[in-house]
Amino acid sequence: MSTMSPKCILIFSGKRKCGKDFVTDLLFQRVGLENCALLKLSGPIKKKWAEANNLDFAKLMDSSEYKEIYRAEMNKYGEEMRNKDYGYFCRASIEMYEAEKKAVWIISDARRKTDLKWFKERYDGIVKTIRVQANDEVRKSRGWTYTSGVDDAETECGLDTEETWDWVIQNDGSGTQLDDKLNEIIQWTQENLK
Ligand SMILES: Nc1ncnc2c1ncn2[C@@H]1O[C@H](COP(=O)(O)OP(=O)(O)OP(=O)(O)O)[C@@H](O)[C@H]1O
Repeated sequence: MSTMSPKCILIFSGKRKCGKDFVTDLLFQRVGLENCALLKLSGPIKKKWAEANNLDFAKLMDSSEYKEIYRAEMNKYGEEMRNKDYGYFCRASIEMYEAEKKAVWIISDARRKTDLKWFKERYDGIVKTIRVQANDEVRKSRGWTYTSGVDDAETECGLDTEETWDWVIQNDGSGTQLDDKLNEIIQWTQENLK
């Protein structure tokens, strides 16, 4: 398939164990794999880290405990690179996930205001931002424990003061809120694809 310009870009953010991967995986399946690329800005960070340290890349990418051992160091590397060039991982993830073959891009893990800025600057008018939230008790039940140096770092808190989310999803695992919001997002996406 040839390359194309994206028609919708959906950027997700949220704290550890709020369910970013769960929510974006659902959306990815519902929008349809043929239309959609699911990008993780952490993908190129983890790939490089796995290669340099002989680690299991797939295990760094899943929701297991494995990545927690390396999280602080990976975050440090990610922050250093972003400070030099805030678009570095945005460009690297577009390439890594071959996003230019697809019309809809879902980015599951924005962490900084500059992650949003980079996409908004380049793809004006087709970017929507979504914050996923879960209360701390629910996050704990999913395996989260507060870790100093991780939970108080820029990677976790950089978007706490962002106020202009297009959607906020409360993903506490109950009720129909998640489905309702996903349906609104899918509706916007389908309108842009026409
Ligand atoms: N609405 C939900 N219903 C059931 N299980 C959920 C829901 N949301 C998340 N989970 C589960 O909670 C766990 C953590 O979710 P997930 O990996 O998506 O979080 P995350 O925000 O991506 O975490 P991290 O920042 O650590 O990557 C997973 O096992 C996932 O399946």
